[in-house]
Amino acid sequence: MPIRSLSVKKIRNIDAVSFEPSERINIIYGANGSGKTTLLESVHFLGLTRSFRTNQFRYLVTSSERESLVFSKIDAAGNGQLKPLGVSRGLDGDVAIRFNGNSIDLSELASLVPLQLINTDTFELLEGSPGTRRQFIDWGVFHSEPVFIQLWRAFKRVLQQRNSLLKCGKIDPVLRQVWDQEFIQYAEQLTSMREHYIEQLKPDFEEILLKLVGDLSITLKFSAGWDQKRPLDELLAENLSRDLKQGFTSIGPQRADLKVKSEGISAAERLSRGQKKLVVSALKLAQGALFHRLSNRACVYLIDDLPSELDKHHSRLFCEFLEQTNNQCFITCVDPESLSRFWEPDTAVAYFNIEAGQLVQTH
Ligand SMILES: Nc1ncnc2c1ncn2[C@@H]1O[C@H](COP(=O)(O)OP(=O)(O)OP(=O)(O)O)[C@@H](O)[C@H]1O
Repeated sequence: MPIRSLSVKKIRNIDAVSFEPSERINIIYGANGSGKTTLLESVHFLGLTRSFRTNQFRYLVTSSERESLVFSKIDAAGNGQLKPLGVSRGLDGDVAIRFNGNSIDLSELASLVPLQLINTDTFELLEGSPGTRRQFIDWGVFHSEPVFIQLWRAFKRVLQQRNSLLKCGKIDPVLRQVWDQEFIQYAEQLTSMREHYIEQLKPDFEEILLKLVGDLSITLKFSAGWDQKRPLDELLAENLSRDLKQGFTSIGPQRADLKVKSEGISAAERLSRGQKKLVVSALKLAQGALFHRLSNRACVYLIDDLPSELDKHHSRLFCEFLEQTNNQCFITCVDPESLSRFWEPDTAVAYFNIEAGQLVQTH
């Protein structure tokens, strides 16, 4: 799904930038504070109408401006046909997403522009809360199971209803049974999709990890959010008095997790910083590889400060892997020399220097 042209207006220190990215590798380089990450944020904004650095849009829009806009031409189907896609968002809360002359909604946009972001927050996949890992799994399920989004919304509605009943401190047994039946039905469907996704992801992850790091033993284990050896209805009944006290449902898919271990120990506790970066990158790149295998479409990779935490050898392996894929990559770094010698001469690599929000293609 390459982005063939990109215009960014009023995002942080970028007032107006237009350029034609390479279909393959784009290196964005510049000094601290020049706007490299802002450019990645702009592509993220195009795919999801929001930043990956802040939840508050007012920090993303250029100070004293009222609206941000990103306009692009994308090869959505990967067949060479370019179609216009534009996303704008105002301080008044208005969001407009237009694709090929039509308004589309956010979930249509997300499936149109599949993005994989690798930045310092990606460490959260190992070090952060289970919610981060659930988001990771659900990105994959969303992009591989068309019914997932409806199912997930339906499950969330049931969970909210059940929790509001629990908060009352007393719950009618008949009413509880009705909600529990729905809860169980959605929980089992969601869980089997998540399990299936992780099983499919494992071989891609192992293969990519081997290429990026070599012989590092990492295991992935999906945890459903309850003890799957026991029926969920029994466990819900058993946990009822605790749930009533707490005012929320303590077991279910809302507690799912992905345990990442090295030699049987939590990878977050055991691995070095560089090893962690390679493991979380392998997870993200495996999602991209699996997405391609299942849909025959390629993700756009946004990789902020690729060389940070990595020695030359591992930076090279990372670049060699990216080169072998068919993904469009936007990679930032401070010094372009740190990545310039890693590419084969026939790879389409474009270099862009950014200075105070102004972008110039250098080679
Ligand atoms: N809302 C805003 N309006 C205008 N400028 C902003 C806004 N938010 C941030 N900035 C400025 O935009 C610039 C770009 O920051 P960005 O994080 O993109 O830099 P960077 O090139 O990635 O830097 P680094 O190498 O330090 O990570 C910074 O100078 C920042 O102060």
